[in-house]
Amino acid sequence: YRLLFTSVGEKLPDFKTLAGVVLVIPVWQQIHTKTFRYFIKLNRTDIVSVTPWLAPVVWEGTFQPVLLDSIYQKRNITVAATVFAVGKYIRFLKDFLETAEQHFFVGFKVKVYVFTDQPNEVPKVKMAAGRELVVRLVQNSKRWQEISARRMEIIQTLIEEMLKNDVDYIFCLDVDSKFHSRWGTESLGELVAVIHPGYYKDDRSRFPYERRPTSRAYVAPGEGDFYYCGGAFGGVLAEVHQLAQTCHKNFDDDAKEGIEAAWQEESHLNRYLWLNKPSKVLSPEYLWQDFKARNSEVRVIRFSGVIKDYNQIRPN
Ligand SMILES: CC(=O)N[C@H]1[C@@H](OP(=O)(O)OP(=O)(O)OC[C@H]2O[C@@H](n3ccc(=O)[nH]c3=O)[C@H](O)[C@@H]2O)O[C@H](CO)[C@H](O)[C@@H]1O
Ligand SMILES: [Mn+2]
Repeated sequence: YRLLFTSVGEKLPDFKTLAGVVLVIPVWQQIHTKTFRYFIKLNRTDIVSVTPWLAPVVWEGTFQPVLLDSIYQKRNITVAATVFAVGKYIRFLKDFLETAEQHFFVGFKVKVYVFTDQPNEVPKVKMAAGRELVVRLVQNSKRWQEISARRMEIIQTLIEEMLKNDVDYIFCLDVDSKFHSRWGTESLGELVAVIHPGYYKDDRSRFPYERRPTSRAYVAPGEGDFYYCGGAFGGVLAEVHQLAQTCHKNFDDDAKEGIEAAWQEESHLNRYLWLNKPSKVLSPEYLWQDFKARNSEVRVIRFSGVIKDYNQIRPN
């Protein structure tokens, strides 16, 4: 027999080289203090795991999932997710919902709000106990930009309605994506945004912010922290409500002056998050893109946009 002590974050030896049966016994309780100190030392150095305003940047290896889950289990939280499946985007819904069952807040109370113009086409996905699917009708539109941007207004209204019931956190997600790995309590915070996988290594001068000062989404040269995704953001209801309301209003006020920001509500989101710093930032593990080759610092892909033929699925 060989007795082996290892610490959190330390790689276990290749078991194939050890003869006999291997038993892995967690001894977290007994060696907590020692492990914790060690964990800090062993924390990842190949990525930035905290922002200059001291918000965590969540990467695999920077958190303890079991520990985090136990904290939030005690609080008996409910997490809502919104997803829009309008027009031909309804085809993405089945995979989205099925993979969410496997990876999104497993073991917690979850309410998925589906907004669609075709309620009868919503796939019947089996939901685990404590998880619920709510289908809401929305109008289609001739322009994909409008479908995408109008989400902010609908999210705003939904939150106003939800404040009366027991939802604690909300995430607003793109439908043309799938979960591949855990997305759980490590992502919870007051205001949460995801770093766009296309720009996380770039200097901010290259970020595709709205650059026309006449737009309310304008970000000046030399401003901006990260380029965040429009396809995933969240937080507590009050914070996400403030964000959705502001982005919706600024988008509409721009429209009245004949301006549409470069990336619609994503541009407004980026402006908002420059002025209102997120309390937690999620790494591109939380919204990768299937067409992108995986980089070595991305140890886990949790949620990723599928490859799609824009001409096939968009109305314009
Ligand atoms: C991964 C990511 O960050 N994606 C963002 C990006 O482009 P994307 O190319 O990912 O945008 P997209 O075509 O996926 O549209 C965004 C979302 O709007 C919904 N939809 C859109 C068109 C349609 O006909 N039916 C429909 O239901 C659907 O939920 C879709 O996921 O920039 C957009 C700017 O406008 C949005 O900010 C997206 O969130
Ligand atoms: Mn998308």
